[in-house]
Amino acid sequence: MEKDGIRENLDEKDSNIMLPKPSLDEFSHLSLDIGGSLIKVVYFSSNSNCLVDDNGMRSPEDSLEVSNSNSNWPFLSGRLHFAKFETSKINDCLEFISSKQLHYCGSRHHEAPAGDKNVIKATGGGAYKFADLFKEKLGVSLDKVDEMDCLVAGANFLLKAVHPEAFTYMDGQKGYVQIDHNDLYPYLLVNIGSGVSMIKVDGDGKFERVSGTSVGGGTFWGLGRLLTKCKSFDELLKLSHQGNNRVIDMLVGDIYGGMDYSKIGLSSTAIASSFGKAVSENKELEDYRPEDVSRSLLRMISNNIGQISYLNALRFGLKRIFFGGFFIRSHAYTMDTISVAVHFWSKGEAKAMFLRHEGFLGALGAFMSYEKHDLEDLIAH
Ligand SMILES: Nc1ncnc2c1ncn2[C@@H]1O[C@H](COP(=O)(O)OP(=O)(O)O)[C@@H](O)[C@H]1O
Ligand SMILES: CC(C)(COP(=O)(O)O)[C@@H](O)C(=O)NCCC(=O)O
Repeated sequence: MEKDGIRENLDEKDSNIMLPKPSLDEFSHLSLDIGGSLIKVVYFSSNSNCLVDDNGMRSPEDSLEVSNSNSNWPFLSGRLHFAKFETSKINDCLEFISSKQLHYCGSRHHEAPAGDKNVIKATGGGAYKFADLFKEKLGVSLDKVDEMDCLVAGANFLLKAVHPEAFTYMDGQKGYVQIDHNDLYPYLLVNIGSGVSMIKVDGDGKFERVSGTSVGGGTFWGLGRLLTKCKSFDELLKLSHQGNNRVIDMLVGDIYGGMDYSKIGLSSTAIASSFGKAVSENKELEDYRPEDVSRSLLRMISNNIGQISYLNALRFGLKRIFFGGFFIRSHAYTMDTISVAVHFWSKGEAKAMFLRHEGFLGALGAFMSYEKHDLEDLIAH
């Protein structure tokens, strides 16, 4: 669902039809991805009709049906649920888990001492940082799963099992991509979270993290918050809709008296220097509209990530680049900028693609790391 170019949160409570709350024991296998900015939660309900969020409201986009045909576990059939919380508000997440009794939805270690029986699969740095807190507040142990392993497992699962999952975005047009399972690898996975990881994926569990950059989603939100005084990420993103980056960015035409620099392939409207105009004008931050600042920042960061991604794809001869992570938020301008950067630098050779479940790759990968016997054991309970 798109609203002003921003796809609504997968966990947003926007919808309408009241359904009875499911009984708690319908839920199973909770997994977590505790990142630098956001905590992503995935859990399963065996009742595939169970489209209910924590307000008891029917929510069409916060879940995904898993059937025998698309699951890695043919005995599993039901629905995957998705939710997210700001990492700085981890107590909200703990309350959510507790209210749904999801902390009983891990694997059970029968032989373990009483306090260590419930074990939840968790990835991301927060699985280390907050392990004691989960133990203290919910009495669960976090079974730590490697973040890169999880990102790749989540991406491979979505690309193979969910259709439509991947799409291109150019000039305001979304085009869903049919994935040929026999021709999926190799590809470059670019996960834009707080920071950015670039992973060359060669198969199931076969990958190498080939690059990364610290200029990522945390940079956009952090710098943007300081420069615009916005109170939320979505507010900052929304501001960028009304902004004009040319007010702050120095264009080729600004330097070349309105002309293209065609000899090196630069049009007069290409950005020569992000934020470059702010140097030559006798203005203070207050003299710029927050809308324009937000737009320039979003463009600078998206462009930079698109360019570094392309260079890594070129390094390894990869034609397909899939972008994930919550920085993207299915935001039109972000996707357009990344796509244009990849298209421009690769002269149309490489393709940027986006994923519908962009921010949940790691949490899905952690979910998939439950052993088959854990899942069967849970179902038996
Ligand atoms: N509600 C939100 N609050 C904070 N950041 C958000 C929000 N929605 C999207 N973002 C963006 O997503 C980024 C985090 O993406 P994510 O994939 O969850 O990474 P991480 O695992 O590092 O938390 C943030 O840095 C920010 O750019
Ligand atoms: C350290 C991280 C893997 C953590 O993941 P995140 O919480 O940002 O999703 C990521 O922030 C990252 O890859 N940063 C870039 C570091 C670098 O290559 O310079």
